[in-house]
Amino acid sequence: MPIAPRALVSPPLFMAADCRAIDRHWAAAHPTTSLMERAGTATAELAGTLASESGESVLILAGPGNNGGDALVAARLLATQGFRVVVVNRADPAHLPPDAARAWAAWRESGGTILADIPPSQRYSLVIDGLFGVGLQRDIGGEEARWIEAANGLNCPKLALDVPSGLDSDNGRVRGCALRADHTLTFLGLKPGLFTADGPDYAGQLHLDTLGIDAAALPVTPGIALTQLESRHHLPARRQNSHKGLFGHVGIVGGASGMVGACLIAGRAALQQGAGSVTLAVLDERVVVDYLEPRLMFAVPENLVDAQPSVLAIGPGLGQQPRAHALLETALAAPCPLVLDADALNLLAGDVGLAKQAARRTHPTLLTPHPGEAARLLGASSAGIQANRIKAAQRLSTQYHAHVALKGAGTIIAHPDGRYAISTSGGPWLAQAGSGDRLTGMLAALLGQGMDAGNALEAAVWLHGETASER
Ligand SMILES: NC(=O)C1=CN([C@@H]2O[C@H](COP(=O)(O)OP(=O)(O)OC[C@H]3O[C@@H](n4cnc5c(N)ncnc54)[C@H](OP(=O)(O)O)[C@@H]3O)[C@@H](O)[C@H]2O)[C@@H](O)CC1
Ligand SMILES: Nc1ncnc2c1ncn2[C@@H]1O[C@H](COP(=O)(O)OP(=O)(O)O)[C@@H](O)[C@H]1O
Ligand SMILES: [K+]
Repeated sequence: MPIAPRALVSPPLFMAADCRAIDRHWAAAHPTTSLMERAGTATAELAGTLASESGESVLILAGPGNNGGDALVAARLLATQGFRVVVVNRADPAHLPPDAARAWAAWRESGGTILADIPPSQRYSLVIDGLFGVGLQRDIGGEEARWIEAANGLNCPKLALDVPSGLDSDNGRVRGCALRADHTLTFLGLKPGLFTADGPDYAGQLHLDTLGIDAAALPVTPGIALTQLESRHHLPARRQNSHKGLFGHVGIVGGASGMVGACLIAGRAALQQGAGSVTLAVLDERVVVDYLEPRLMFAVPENLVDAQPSVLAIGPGLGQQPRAHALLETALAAPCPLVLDADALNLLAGDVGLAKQAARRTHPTLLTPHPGEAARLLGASSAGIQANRIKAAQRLSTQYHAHVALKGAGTIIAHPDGRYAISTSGGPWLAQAGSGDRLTGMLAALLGQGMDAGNALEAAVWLHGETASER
């Protein structure tokens, strides 16, 4: 029975290599039970609820591997239930993997036919995409690309099996072209590529079918989908007998001339998130009060570290002038959790000495780059970062011994111990100048209130997305 992934708490994520290992172990331990039969059964069940009631055929696109095998099992079962199905597959049956070959034979034995191309100008009640799953190896071209484009142009619901064909299940990158699904039924466990980069745009509504395998029997993987907050992301209840000193003194450095707003946004967000007190060290010294948020305090930037904040964030609107550089150098030595954002990251990218100093810190360091900043830090292009967001976040985390949030669609949170999370909250309405500054303030507030650095970064990213209103 399919499960809606959002109902699950922090479900694990499986890379293609994990899926292959699971498949091998299963086949060795259960030589007579086919997971493909289960996947096809789950597909037919969901397809029956999605097909429009027009009575038109279900178009099934099947590929040369086991994804195609799942589709062929579904074809057989749907036909048995009375659906008219059109199966398109141009694989050579002699070269199918064993389970898919059995599914092919069973479909043919049941009287099913297989077409080598999509029949022209026909209408369908549903498209089932079983071209490529986790075995996608390269960019799609040729006939399959043409079929995908044709399917994308059809005016009926589209159900992708395991992952939309053309979407790299490990990283959410479109390889050549990809099927734009309305629904994706993914098997065994969730795949990271469904949640980041182009994944959410192509996958549509996600359904998970575990194929009857107990979660405890699956390997432990380092990744999770952050679908809601867990208990570790919550601060303890405040005692009645408490005072502001217990909830952190947040210091925020930034706000050079013309960019003061960034610092104000971060400061206001920190107060909203419950920081005990917030001091802004604004480089533009003409600004000494925020009349809309008069709880904010202002300090001369060079004096802020001496005031011993319990957490420091540096970067929003900081600029990259020599004074900003010097302030960053001082901040890196601060004996407290340190959030590095925006221009602080750009300064690090341009100075090997500073980068080394950041990597040597003994107190927690947290980096919140967007893909452009990550690209500068890693000496890559933004496109290169976006092509494998998880790997990029993990490289930064390793390099800086830091907790890293690589922002953007499906923010990746990577931890120095190798774990990572992909946040499912938020959306494109967050894509606006100042949005990242708010995240920095929220994060600093959670750190100031004593939350562990890794948990605070996950919680801040999730809350940032969840509490921003959709326009
Ligand atoms: N436990 C499990 O894991 C379970 C897995 N199950 C299902 O199996 C799926 C994985 O099956 P899979 O490994 O056979 O890979 P699949 O996605 O069918 O593609 C491989 C084929 O495509 C080809 N090919 C690749 N890229 C190409 C391109 N760009 N353009 C053209 N061809 C390309 C590649 O050819 P090759 O690279 O070898 O030349 C090969 O022939 C998985 O997603 C799920 O649906 C379920 O049955 C339940 C249990
Ligand atoms: N398409 C998107 N989907 C989800 N979140 C997004 C998207 N685009 C941007 N965001 C979020 O908006 C924020 C933008 O931050 P950033 O790029 O640093 O902006 P700024 O520095 O101007 O405040 C980040 O938290 C990012 O994850
Ligand atoms: K597919």
